[in-house]
Amino acid sequence: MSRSGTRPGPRSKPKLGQNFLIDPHASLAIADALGDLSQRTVVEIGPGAGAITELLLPRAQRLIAIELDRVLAQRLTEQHASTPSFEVISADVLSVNLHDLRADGPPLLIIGNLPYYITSDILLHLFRFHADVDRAVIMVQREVADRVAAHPGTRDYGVLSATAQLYARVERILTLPPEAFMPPPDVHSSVLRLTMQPQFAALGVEPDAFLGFVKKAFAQKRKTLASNLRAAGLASDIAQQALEAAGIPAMARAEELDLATMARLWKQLESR
Ligand SMILES: C[S@@+](CC[C@H](N)C(=O)[O-])C[C@H]1O[C@@H](n2cnc3c(N)ncnc32)[C@H](O)[C@@H]1O
Repeated sequence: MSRSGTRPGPRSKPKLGQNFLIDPHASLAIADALGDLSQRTVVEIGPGAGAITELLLPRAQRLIAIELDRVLAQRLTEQHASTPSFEVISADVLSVNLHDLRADGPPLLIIGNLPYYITSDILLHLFRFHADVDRAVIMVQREVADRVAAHPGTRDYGVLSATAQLYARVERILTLPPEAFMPPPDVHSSVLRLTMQPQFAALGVEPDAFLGFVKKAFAQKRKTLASNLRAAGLASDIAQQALEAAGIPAMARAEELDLATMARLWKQLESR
């Protein structure tokens, strides 16, 4: 904490999810998890006081940091004014067009200890720009990481897992206790690496329509898939026939279905 760039400063705005990383080993492990940056444009979401930024600066060909807090953005800009490969965008990450940031270069590498209050929105934003992103290393609340990485047939498998796994290969990198941050959050945190590998072409589905169907299938997790489909307006006999044709037991729940089986069911219903 002695270098100015890694000092969070006296204040933190809880509303902006400002829990600053103070464990230097964790910062290093997160930066390392992004791989070789030497020929790449890296986008850091929420650099804050720069705990991860400082490690990325000497490694990345170009580093763009997106920070909503104007004071922190200004501070980072001033600290690194003489580094031409570094740029700070003072904005809400959800309003930033990642395709424009990529320009003519290879797909972006994304990194960030995310503000937890908009984790899902940020994930959806990254998936929306999946063609412009190569991989992302992100810190999220541990329970969210459990859901993103969950396998079908487990309690945590749901819409978030299906969505993430439709777009990316998901790996868990590490988990940190609250004490790794200042101020400490109420929860543990986990780092995920998402390598974009969209599955929708191989599955033969249109992603938005398919994910709309997945949401309906998971609408009430404790109910059977057939019951959720009926609640979504599907006639009982049609739901039953489609399940049977897709080789799915009548009493199955959505969480038991892997993406390929869910896609089979969707195509059965679409072809009617
Ligand atoms: C959990 S802190 C991480 C800070 C720093 N990267 C670290 O590890 O110490 C989240 C950061 O995201 C910023 N932030 C919050 N909402 C944001 C948004 N919508 N767009 C961009 N940055 C945001 C916060 O101001 C804060 O600096």
